Amino acid sequence: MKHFTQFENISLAEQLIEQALQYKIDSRKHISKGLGKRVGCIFLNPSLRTRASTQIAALNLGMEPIIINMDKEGWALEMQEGAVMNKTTVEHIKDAAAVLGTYFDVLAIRAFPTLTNKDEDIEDFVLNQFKKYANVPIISLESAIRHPLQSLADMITIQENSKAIKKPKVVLTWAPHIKAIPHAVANSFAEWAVGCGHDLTITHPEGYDLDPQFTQGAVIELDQKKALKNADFVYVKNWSAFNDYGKIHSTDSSWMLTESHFENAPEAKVMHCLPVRRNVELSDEILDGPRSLVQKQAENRIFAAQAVLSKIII
Ligand SMILES: NCCC[C@H](NC(=O)CCC(=O)O)C(=O)O
Ligand SMILES: NC(=O)OP(=O)(O)O
Repeated sequence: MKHFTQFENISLAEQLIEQALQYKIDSRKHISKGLGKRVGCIFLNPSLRTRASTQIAALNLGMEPIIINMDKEGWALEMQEGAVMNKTTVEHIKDAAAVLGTYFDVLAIRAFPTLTNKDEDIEDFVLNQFKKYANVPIISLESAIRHPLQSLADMITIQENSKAIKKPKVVLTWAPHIKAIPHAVANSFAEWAVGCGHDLTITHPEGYDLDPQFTQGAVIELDQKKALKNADFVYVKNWSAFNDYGKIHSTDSSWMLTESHFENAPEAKVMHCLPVRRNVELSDEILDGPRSLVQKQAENRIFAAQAVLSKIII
């Protein structure tokens, strides 16, 4: 594995899950593995979990993490090839990426979508510019279209909480939000859940179809009540429209899960990547109740990142 930017195959996913679970038992077992290696964590957008968990993961392997909050501390980046840079942008991404590639053994990048330029977002333009010009392994810390470290942590959390269930029914449900939100978490979750062999149903209001490249192998059921029936895990996420790109078509609060939504799924556990808008996306009742796995998912972000870094620096 050179880069970690998406789901590759089930055998690699299983290896990473297994390694992460071993690190969860003994996080320092490979404390010397990364000695002398540096990972640069480049944030073009805000973060709490990804920033802290990636640093901790690197330190657990003896690596040195360096955080650069490019959006606040770096020069304004120009993304367009051939641009005449006589306005606000100061440094071209290809120069910045090449420089960072000489400073670090691994580069980890967070680059959200524009939600206005669909073509650029779909081709994961910013992440791929780093891949093209940095010439070192690249880890996605959430790109325009995927959030694979989150999904790996989610798969670990599902495995840990599946007990005797062989093929859990997993439901990805759209939830309301006040803002236009990226598709990355939902796309990646679908890609990994199907890739790992789970029985995935996706439910959302009309007009919220995700990019079909990520939903192959999933059942789409627009009736949330039907979708939730017999669910073992319910993953809650808002996303903006994909076809009518970046637009908000619904804020229907009946899509926000409360205890009454679980009439036909009494054992279901509820997941969310966080940060969550309480009582907009998900009720206090669920988040603070026994169904919630959100803190476990966040904790598993450390071991997911550690397994990935470990595999990349071998
Ligand atoms: N990294 C985890 C999620 C990041 C992003 N959330 C947000 O932008 C929340 C913004 C807000 O609630 O104002 C998303 O859902 O894709
Ligand atoms: N879930 C997640 O990626 O959280 P942050 O955006 O805080 O890193």
